[in-house]
Amino acid sequence: MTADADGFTAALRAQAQRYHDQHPFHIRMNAGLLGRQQIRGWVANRYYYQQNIPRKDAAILANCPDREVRRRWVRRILDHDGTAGGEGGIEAWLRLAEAVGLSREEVRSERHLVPGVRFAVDAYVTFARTRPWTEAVASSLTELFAPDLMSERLAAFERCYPWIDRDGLGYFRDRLTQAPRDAEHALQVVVERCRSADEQARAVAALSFKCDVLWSILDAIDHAYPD
Ligand SMILES: O=C(O)c1cc(C(=O)O)c2c(n1)C(=O)C(=O)c1cc(C(=O)O)[nH]c1-2
Repeated sequence: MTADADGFTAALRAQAQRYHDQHPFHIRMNAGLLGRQQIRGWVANRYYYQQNIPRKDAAILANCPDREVRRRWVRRILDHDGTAGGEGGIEAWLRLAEAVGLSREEVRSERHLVPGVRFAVDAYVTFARTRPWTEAVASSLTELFAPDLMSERLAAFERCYPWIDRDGLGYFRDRLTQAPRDAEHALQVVVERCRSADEQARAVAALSFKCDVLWSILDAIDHAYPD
């Protein structure tokens, strides 16, 4: 890696300071301080994010002219959608929903979905549809920061929320391996493709935008389910 690439990677990684692990709602979640309605509200609302991730990834595929990148990126869609009934991340999220006491039907109906979450998630999908594909790939790099939060969350759910059925936590376990693998690939693509100062600045801005998306989702959930 060139010195320039090192600096660029460092600038991308520095966005970790704006990641949603620092959001007050996540801090309270991982400290075991949330009530059942708050956990349920978070799970029901985050379903909208989970459901839209494959559409976001399909937008990246549609805009990407590089076969090698597409071959690798298409796996993300299959990770979330699965290839048959009962498989995939969205199914695993629905099992999480059941484990916290929600029915599949009420989650799928979007009856708990709050407007701010819808707007933030839709903004992420629109970003991937309308911006250059390398920027959309850069915006996925929040996943570089996700594994620590996921393992902390998994431990917190097991320790602090005994009313949640352990069998429903498979989604987080799967992401512990999927997220680092996906993020390393995305980082490699972004570092290879974004060479000029302008391209690199746009990539960092894309990642910053994504931090705002994730933060806004939690702001909206926090507001809808107060202590
Ligand atoms: O629960 C989380 O904190 C969290 C964060 C993120 C992220 O950082 O974008 C993702 C996920 N989960 C996740 O489950 C997931 O599938 C995912 C896909 C992406 C993406 O941008 O492509 N981010 C994330």
